[in-house]
Amino acid sequence: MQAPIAASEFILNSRGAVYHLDLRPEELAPTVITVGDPDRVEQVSRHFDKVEGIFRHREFVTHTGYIGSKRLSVVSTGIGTDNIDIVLNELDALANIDFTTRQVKPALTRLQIIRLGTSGALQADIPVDGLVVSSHGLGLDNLLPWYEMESTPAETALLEAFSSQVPLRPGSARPYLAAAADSLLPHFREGFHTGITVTCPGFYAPQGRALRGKLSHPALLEQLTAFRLEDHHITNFEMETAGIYGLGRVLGHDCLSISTIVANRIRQEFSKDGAAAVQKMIGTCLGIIAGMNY
Ligand SMILES: O=P(O)(O)O[C@H]1O[C@H](CO)[C@@H](O)[C@H]1O
Ligand SMILES: O=c1cc[nH]c(=O)[nH]1
Repeated sequence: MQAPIAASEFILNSRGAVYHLDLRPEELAPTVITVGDPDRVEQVSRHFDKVEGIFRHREFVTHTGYIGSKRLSVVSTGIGTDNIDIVLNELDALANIDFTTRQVKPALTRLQIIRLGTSGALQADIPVDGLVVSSHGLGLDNLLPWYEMESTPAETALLEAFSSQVPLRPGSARPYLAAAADSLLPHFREGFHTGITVTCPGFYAPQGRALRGKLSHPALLEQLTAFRLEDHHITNFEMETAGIYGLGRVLGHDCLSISTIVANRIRQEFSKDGAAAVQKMIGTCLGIIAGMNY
């Protein structure tokens, strides 16, 4: 018989809800949209036909509701893969741990987890306000080395090519890579640029931005832009995708990341109305998600 998971490891609050997200299993839908900015949650749920629950704890805001007969939750993650560690583990617990017995359920549920975020483009031909869907997340943030993650031979080949084409300063990162869910990616082709998304442990030096702090890796942007393996290239930078894809692999969920490009780092441009572009992404993607027969 499976031992219950201890109170210090699987933490429930006085409402019987999971520690950071403050959600109970019945309050989460099987299709989950993640956004970084807590204010973006309402910008998504305003498209719902019905909102049945609103939950908030720290930066984690969740709205659960329906578009037609499709039940969806939208959850804010805040910034960075340290938060993704919390959100993905707690979403998985909501789906796959029995909150009464504290045991893993015998039949596991695969969630669909779709990030709608913002990002910086690394190719001159990806315009600001354009949309990128991440074929892969390549993490420079060091979250996934703390887990056992299996890679496919194709993922290993991409990672090896990355390590030889983008030599990092020793000790700065242990890159990892995971692909998007095959079940989700094909729905987001028309109108989307597709490529590898690099997930960074910061917005400034880890994305090659120098204000006053001197960069230890000044060639980063140039090397990422030039990376090629067969028809694979790096499209963009952000701060969550690889963590979502990697933990999705570890925990058995189907994940996809979509970004509105707010900065083009090669052309040195920033969107004049990023908020409008994000609104457009939300409308487009919800239309696709609502129509997906999943
Ligand atoms: O707009 P969101 O979804 O937060 O995504 C991007 O924006 C934040 C940085 O400004 C990081 O979280 C990055 O991944
Ligand atoms: O350049 C950018 C823009 C949005 N988010 C990022 O992480 N980087």
